[in-house]
Amino acid sequence: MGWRRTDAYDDYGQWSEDDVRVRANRKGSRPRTKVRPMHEDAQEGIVLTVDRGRYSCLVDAGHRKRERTVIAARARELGRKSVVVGDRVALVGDLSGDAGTLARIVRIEERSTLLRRSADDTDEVERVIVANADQLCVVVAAAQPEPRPRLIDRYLVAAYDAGIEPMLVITKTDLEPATALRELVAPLQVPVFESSLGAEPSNALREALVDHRTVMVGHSGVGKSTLVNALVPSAARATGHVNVVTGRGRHTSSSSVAYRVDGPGGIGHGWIIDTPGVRSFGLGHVDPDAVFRAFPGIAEVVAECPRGCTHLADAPDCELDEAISDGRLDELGAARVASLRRLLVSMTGPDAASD
Ligand SMILES: Nc1nc2c(ncn2[C@@H]2O[C@H](COP(=O)(O)OP(=O)(O)OP(=O)(O)O)[C@@H](O)[C@H]2O)c(=O)[nH]1
Ligand SMILES: [Zn+2]
Repeated sequence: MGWRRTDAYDDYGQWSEDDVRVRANRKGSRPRTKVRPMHEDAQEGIVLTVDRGRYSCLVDAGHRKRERTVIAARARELGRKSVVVGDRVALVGDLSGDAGTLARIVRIEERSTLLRRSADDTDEVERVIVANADQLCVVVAAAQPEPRPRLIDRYLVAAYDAGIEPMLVITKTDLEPATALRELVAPLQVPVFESSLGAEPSNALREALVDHRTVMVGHSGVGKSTLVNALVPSAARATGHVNVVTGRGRHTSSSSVAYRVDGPGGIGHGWIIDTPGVRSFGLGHVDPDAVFRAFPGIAEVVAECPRGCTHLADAPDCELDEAISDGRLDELGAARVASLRRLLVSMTGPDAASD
């Protein structure tokens, strides 16, 4: 799994016609052959679900009365470009959203980030899973199943690599205290939230989701579906390892879905994107340098490193060691370097790709 940030993003609820037009004509380029219709009457939509060639798209997002979901198919002119959950698309055709109607997706707008997955660390072929997300929420159980620190590390590395903010939700704290997991991420200052069966999601967690597009990831059985259902009661994600037979109106367990999530007291909202498919992933494309550079204070230090420095514990003349001994990095900074080094080693370790 990996991310790429491509440019600044817009909030899902704040796209204007202007924005779409500016982006579409940004380069002023025209197809050389055959004049393609520019679809200036196209309306923007946000892809919420993808299911066997049908895309449900939110149109007039944020409009109290006009907001609706439109089912669309890809227009032939998209070629082989894949449309994924979170994509901002241009839609033409029947946009009423009435039953039985089908719109067409004629354009994919520029993406601010991309969540991709490769089969393992050496796999070059990556599949795009989610577009335009800006937070990664790692869901991990305090117990049952036992936490897998290396898997958490891998998720964090993927987030830091792309400069996307990670956060941690520790579930099942009714079974086991969250202490050990909190200690694991403390030096990195990853925001941590707790969740337990039957309890309402905390206001702090809801607050952290407001105005963000957050991808939820976690190993099977940690309680991710339970958490998504608690945050978004209408989501009705299947829980308890049920092997859901795909019925009408039901999403397969392998498709990602975006849900609007309310802020505390119903004030404000954000989006969470549940990604049941993201369980094992490769990090073949990750740049260790980018991971260190994600932290202010550490970024300045690694800039002074010899060319090609891996910044790991065995790297000769790594400036990080200098900075720890001469005090440029304080205790927290030193602990953070140790954590990042652990993360990066864990990423390339012998059973790294098997988590
Ligand atoms: N004790 C306790 N059990 C929980 C909690 N959250 C979830 N569970 C249980 O853990 C099991 C797995 O929960 P799910 O929500 O299905 O987990 P998941 O991560 O979505 O797993 P998959 O469905 O395999 O993707 C279910 O039996 C839940 O009832 C919790 O906070 N405490
Ligand atoms: Zn270095």
